[in-house]
Amino acid sequence: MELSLESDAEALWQDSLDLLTGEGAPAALLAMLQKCTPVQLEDGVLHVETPMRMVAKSVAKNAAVIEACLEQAAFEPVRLDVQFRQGAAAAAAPVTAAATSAQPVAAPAPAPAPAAAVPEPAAAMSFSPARKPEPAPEPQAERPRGHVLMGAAGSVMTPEELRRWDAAVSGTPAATASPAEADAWDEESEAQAHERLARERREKNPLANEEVTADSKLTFDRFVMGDENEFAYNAALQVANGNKDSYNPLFIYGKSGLGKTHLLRAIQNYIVTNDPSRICVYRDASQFINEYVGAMREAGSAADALRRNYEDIDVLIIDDVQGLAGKAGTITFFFNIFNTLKSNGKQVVIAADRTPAELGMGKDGFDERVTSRIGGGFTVSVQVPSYELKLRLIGTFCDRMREDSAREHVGEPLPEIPEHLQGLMAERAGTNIRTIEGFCQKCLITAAMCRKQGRELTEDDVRTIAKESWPENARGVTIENVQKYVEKVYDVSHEDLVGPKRVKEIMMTRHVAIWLCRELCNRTLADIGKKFGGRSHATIKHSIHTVEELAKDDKVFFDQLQRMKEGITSEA
Ligand SMILES: Nc1ncnc2c1ncn2[C@@H]1O[C@H](COP(=O)(O)OP(=O)(O)OP(=O)(O)O)[C@@H](O)[C@H]1O
Repeated sequence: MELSLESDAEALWQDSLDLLTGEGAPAALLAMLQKCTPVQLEDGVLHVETPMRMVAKSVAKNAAVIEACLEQAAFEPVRLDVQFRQGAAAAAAPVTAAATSAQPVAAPAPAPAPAAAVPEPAAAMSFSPARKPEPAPEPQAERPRGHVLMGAAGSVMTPEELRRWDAAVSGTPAATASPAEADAWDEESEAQAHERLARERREKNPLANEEVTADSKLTFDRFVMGDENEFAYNAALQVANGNKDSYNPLFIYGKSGLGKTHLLRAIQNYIVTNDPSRICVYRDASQFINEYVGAMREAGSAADALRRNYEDIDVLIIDDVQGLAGKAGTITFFFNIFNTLKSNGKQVVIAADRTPAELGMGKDGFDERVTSRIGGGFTVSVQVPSYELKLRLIGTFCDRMREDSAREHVGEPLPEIPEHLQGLMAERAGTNIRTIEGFCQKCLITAAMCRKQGRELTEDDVRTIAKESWPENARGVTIENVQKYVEKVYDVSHEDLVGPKRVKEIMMTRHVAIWLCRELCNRTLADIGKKFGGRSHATIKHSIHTVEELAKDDKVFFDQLQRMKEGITSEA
């Protein structure tokens, strides 16, 4: 039989999965195989890909038993080649819109149902694909004792190796297996053993057993990307995939409502769904403070026990860390945990509304040794959305709300908002994405009410709703307002501000004026460029970037910008 097409690869893979299921393969192994995608069948080799390193390793270790089923399905020997590839789709789920879009990093496949992702421990069984053709089983005596077996040609990870591996993951000392245990191991597949060890670890740690209350809508594939948040998205996805080398700690900062919590929860949701053996804990600052204060109030060594539990997790996520300011005890508690996790190679993710350096400023500022450690990994910002990103967010939010209401059969289906009105919405919207979401909802509800009255949503309706959502923007700051203000503050003529002069001071004043226009005016970058001597979109972006980079570490400059913003809005 000549098998060479990609569809043959898919068919053969599916047949083999069916065979493995029929043979009673452990649920954990099947769950891992569901996270692989067959990509090609060529010269007797089936190539599959997975977006998860751990899955690639485990599947490769169990290749022999899978190859037995492949051979059974193909009626000829087929070798399995499994590769980790970032962004590879998982076969179990349909490829998402986000994954197929032109986004720079493919979003992970949507979460399979938790029940499938965290399989129940399979009943004790000696799994062996019975119908594997001929090759005589290895004589029992030659089989290395104590190996975890997956049928005749099983994996070669010993219980000791598994213990050491688990100890490395959990940061606890490795225990040795008793002879009785070693015999029991023979009955276990590697995947089952892995699952059991993870379960035992979770049972010991109350932090791991809390119900995950993460909002399942806060996932990577629902995150709308633009230049403003792409780096943060990519870094978060790397962390979710277990890449600790370059992203530890990961520190995400940005103003309120720009998607920091969304990314943190996406990491948590991704790990819970795709790699439940990793213990991942999310806390915002106030939860963390309450937990610490509660433990301190308890008699005995509750605080020590709490610290030990935190030190035994794999990923710690702390949101709104600026909320710890002024809480010296909690900061020390957090810092000790942070140091232990870091030195055990565990991941820490932190989000704040300011940079690590800014966390150290003011009378309640964090100690410098804390800010330098938490800012010593990968620090990335989420920026306010440009017109282009707002437009994309508005389109996505409106579509989702319409789909949700149709699915839930809430009253009449919500009407579509025409493109030109979506453009106006993006122009009028402020920069807080949380408020943009609410704005979309109000526009859709108003559109539905208009339709009941026998008319369409108008531009005036959109303007009115925008004014209610962003009263501060109702003042209507124009590019001219900003230019006049900056010219006065820096004592620069209008010709110099918008002209071609490249004197250092004038260039910096121009960068600041452009940044302020972008913050306050709700105009496209192209519009701003036009009013600054016909400068290009790229030049305007460069100015904005220059100001943001400077403001990151220079608190005086940052405050100056804030004061100018307030000055301009109060004068406009
Ligand atoms: N890029 C995005 N794509 C889709 N939804 C987004 C995006 N950014 C933010 N949101 C949505 O906007 C709302 C606010 O986002 P989020 O809570 O993550 O902001 P935040 O930066 O953590 O704000 P805060 O500092 O106030 O906690 C959420 O509903 C979130 O899902």
